[in-house]
Amino acid sequence: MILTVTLNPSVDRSYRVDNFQVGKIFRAQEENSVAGGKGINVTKVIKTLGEEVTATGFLGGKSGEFIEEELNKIGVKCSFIKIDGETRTCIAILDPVSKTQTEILEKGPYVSQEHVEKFLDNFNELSKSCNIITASGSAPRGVSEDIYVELINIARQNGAKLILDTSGEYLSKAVRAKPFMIKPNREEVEKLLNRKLKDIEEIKKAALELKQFGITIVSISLGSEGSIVACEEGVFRLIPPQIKVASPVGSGDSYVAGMAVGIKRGFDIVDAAILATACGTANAMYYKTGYVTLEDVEHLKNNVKVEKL
Ligand SMILES: Nc1ncnc2c1ncn2[C@@H]1O[C@H](COP(=O)(O)OP(=O)(O)O)[C@@H](O)[C@H]1O
Ligand SMILES: O=P(O)(O)OC[C@H]1O[C@](O)(COP(=O)(O)O)[C@@H](O)[C@@H]1O
Repeated sequence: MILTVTLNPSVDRSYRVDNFQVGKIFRAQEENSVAGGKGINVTKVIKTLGEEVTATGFLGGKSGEFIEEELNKIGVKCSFIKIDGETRTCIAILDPVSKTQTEILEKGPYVSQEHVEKFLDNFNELSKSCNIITASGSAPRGVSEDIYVELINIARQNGAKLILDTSGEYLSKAVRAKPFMIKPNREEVEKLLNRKLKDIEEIKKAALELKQFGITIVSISLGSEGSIVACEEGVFRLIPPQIKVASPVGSGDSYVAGMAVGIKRGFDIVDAAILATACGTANAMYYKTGYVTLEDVEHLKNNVKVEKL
């Protein structure tokens, strides 16, 4: 069983607006609301790939109920801590003409200390029976920036591998706690290391530098340019096939789901990264976030290129 952690789930609302501009009024050509937040997207893709998955984190209010119903519908086991506030909504405006994506992410509700402690106890129990754990995204108000450090330590004590996909202070604190794997994107690594990464050589150096913290797999994702993966076997570049992009929102989450499933199935890291790449690319072909089809993933997998750097 794989466990996914989403501390700050969201109802992801996307609008397709051709020729979107700041400061004007537009009518959406298409709108869509799905259960989202990074870890929920990971959960949906793991389920599509055919693995059993339990989802945990915090949920509250009507949005929380909507997310739990959507996950129940697809057969995900839910083990969320119910909070008093309302789960957030995040907005993405997708403009296929200018090929831009504008996102407005709410901070999320307030979570009391009592609920944080309940969550940690529950996480401790769940991580005893789940040997692969993904933890993704920001945390809502009231949750300490050290939360992922605590989760990494609990997972390690229980013999579970934790894959972390977060940013900012959460990531900067967590890298020192030696998670099993991290998957920042290029911008997130630039912030973390406080320098620009000009080319593939500099990204490779950054991945190796992060690996030095004691992280087994460092994967830096680069959107349509693929990803750089540093692991015990060496440093690899994964290049995805070219596709017609609808929306890459949630591609990072789909990539994490592919990695979690590959590792769960005992694949070597390069094969897990090929599956991850196919999932990230498959997600970008649709407007929905955290949505892939098995047919697309199978087809794309055969067209991912791998280079040893
Ligand atoms: N336009 C695209 N074309 C092909 N593959 C893509 C595209 N965008 C993302 N991907 C795939 O998804 C992965 C994760 O996407 P990325 O945008 O880097 O993550 P994040 O959403 O975390 O910023 C990439 O490494 C790549 O394999
Ligand atoms: O938890 P955060 O960091 O605020 O991010 C939340 C947002 O990230 C997303 O998961 C998209 O993430 P990616 O495009 O990085 O995969 C949205 O679905 C969600 O609304």
